[in-house]
Amino acid sequence: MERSLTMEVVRVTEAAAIASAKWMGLGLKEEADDAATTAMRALFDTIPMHGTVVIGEGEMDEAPMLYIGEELGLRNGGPSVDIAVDPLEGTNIVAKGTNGAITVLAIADRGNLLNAPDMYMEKLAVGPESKGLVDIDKSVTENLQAVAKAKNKDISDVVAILLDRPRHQKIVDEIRAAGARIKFIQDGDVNAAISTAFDETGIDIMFGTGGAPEGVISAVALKCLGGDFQARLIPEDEAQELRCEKMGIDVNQVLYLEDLVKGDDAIFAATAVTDSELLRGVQYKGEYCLTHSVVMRAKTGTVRFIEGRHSIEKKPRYVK
Ligand SMILES: O=P(O)(O)OC[C@H]1O[C@](O)(COP(=O)(O)O)[C@@H](O)[C@@H]1O
Repeated sequence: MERSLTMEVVRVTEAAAIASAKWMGLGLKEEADDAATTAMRALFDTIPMHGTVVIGEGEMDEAPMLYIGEELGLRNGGPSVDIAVDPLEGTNIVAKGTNGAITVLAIADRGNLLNAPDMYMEKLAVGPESKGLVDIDKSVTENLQAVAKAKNKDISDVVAILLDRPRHQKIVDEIRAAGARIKFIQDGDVNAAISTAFDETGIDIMFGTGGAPEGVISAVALKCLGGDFQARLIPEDEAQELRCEKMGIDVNQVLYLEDLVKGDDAIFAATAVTDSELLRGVQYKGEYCLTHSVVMRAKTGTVRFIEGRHSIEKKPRYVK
């Protein structure tokens, strides 16, 4: 992939964030998601590449755009890439006006992203210091101890982040018994996974089960950041089990970083819609609006934080 794609794709997440932020706090999650999807699609088609959506809004018959298999980009030359999108990660967050919603995408050379089906995935994410020391097959306590040792802190200072869901009660009990701390989130486990790799967030490890598509996107980010992400698909019925089988995935198999995103050429971009530990959300300032994004590339390990100031007068059509 060409390095210029790194800067191109951040325009896509910026546009999606600007569009969906218009719906912040209005209680309308579908509308916020549609706005992000429409803007993302329009901007993708300005980029000199030939992309195919491998993780998107659903199959063609259930999603009008950014569906799996949709082709994007100018398609007149340029690299052939796999695209994973979550136009609005945290639809409820935007509807409720709370923290942690992002617009997010990942791209990689064709064939390099796991085409994860829309089912649950058990996830474990850590930053670079703990890479190689945690193991999804080990107990929660052992992983917390490993992170404490890697970061040279007491286990009582280790902060785990996880979705606030009844299905996580066993993990919660074990974290409490180990004496570590929990930061619960209502939604948005891509943002949570990334936060483990940035010291300033104060978050050390992410546990729990969330969406598999979000897991692949998180894995790209952790690969760029030198962290680790391990996972396991959790099919809920026979149809989902069959889907895993068709993909050649044994449901007991651990999916390591290299299984989720192959090779070292992958790019991740996210723009905050609402505030989070890492990025400030979109702010409308009358004549202009501000965006805050992070974009990173696995091949070089470069991580860029980008503040955008977008004129509303000279606005691209997605600001309307
Ligand atoms: O709400 P569930 O079923 O526990 O699913 C968890 C998944 O939903 C999210 O919280 C938000 O997803 P949406 O943006 O599609 O609403 C993800 O971050 C997470 O992976």
